[in-house]
Amino acid sequence: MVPELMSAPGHITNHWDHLQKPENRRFTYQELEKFTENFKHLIGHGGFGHVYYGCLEDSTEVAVKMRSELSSHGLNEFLAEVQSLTKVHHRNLVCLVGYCWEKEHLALVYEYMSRGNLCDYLRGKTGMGEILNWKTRVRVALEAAQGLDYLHKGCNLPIIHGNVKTNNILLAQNFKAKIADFGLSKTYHSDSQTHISAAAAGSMGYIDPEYYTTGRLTESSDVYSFGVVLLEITTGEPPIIPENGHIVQRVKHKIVSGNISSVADAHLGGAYNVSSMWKVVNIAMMCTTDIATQRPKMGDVVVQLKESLDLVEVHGDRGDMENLASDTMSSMSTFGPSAR
Ligand SMILES: Nc1ncnc2c1ncn2[C@@H]1O[C@H](COP(=O)(O)OP(=O)(O)OP(=O)(O)O)[C@@H](O)[C@H]1O
Repeated sequence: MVPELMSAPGHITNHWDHLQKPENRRFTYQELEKFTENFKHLIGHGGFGHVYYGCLEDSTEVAVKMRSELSSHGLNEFLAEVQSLTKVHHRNLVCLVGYCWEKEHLALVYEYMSRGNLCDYLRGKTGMGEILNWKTRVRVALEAAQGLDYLHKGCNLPIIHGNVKTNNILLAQNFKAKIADFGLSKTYHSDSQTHISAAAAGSMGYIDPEYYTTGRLTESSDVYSFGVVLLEITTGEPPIIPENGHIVQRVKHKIVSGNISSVADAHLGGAYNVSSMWKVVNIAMMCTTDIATQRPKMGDVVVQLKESLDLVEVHGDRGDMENLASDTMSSMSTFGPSAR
């Protein structure tokens, strides 16, 4: 027996009706066992539970997220994720292939993103020693921003992700980026609604300070978290380093010198376009400003990131010496509110 199922509120019936649509493939537990070879290959684990590799009969590779008994995610969140992913289709959002709801077994079946999550790449945890170059980082940021912009503006009613972080940006074989994990996502109930009240959600280091204190979740809460992601992409560092504080404060402190090389991830070996990087830092700072109403919309972020990518495409990722020569000058011309 699934306790949440028995105590589920009435509106669950509506979710369930929705799930009956033919495009949402419902798998039996036995089918999951078969195409994961009895849950042989573990590829990750998160708040929902373990994630396993699987391969369907038609050779489609999938990731199967099995709900753990220890998970705090109840049936409601499970259905919210299924419903969100069913409604939204975008090239930069991870696609839901199907789900399993059989007795106590709850599982979500996604398209498989073979390169895993962005966080592991930035922290050098892929086991292959691969470093993402600056151009790829900006492209990944742009694609993730496009996915979020679509959630905020491309659907009938805006969807707030609520848990934007580098772990939730997944990479395909060609490094195409997609936003994942809609477990906490929230949908507005009407056009006039401006925020959603929710208990503190999200992950340490990514939570919008305004949301943290007011409990009001808005699109700008996602914008804040995305700003933190941009700073991680630039520095390669985690959002919080004990004793060194939050990434926003660390970067603010460093850019006072007007020298981008003190911010840039050392793994890039100095190979980056200075103006492009300043642009990304500039966007990140605007996204992470404390006052939510002063943050840009995801649409603005997309435009700025396109410009940053153009700079790399036109001028290339330059090496150390050239960067050192133009560093301070570029910072003067691109950083600051007037750069928008
Ligand atoms: N579709 C997928 N394709 C490939 N790997 C995946 C896929 N979905 C998840 N993973 C891997 O499994 C890991 C765990 O994912 P999951 O979404 O369960 O947790 P999380 O987002 O890391 O953490 P939390 O649930 O606590 O927010 C991911 O970081 C990723 O490496």
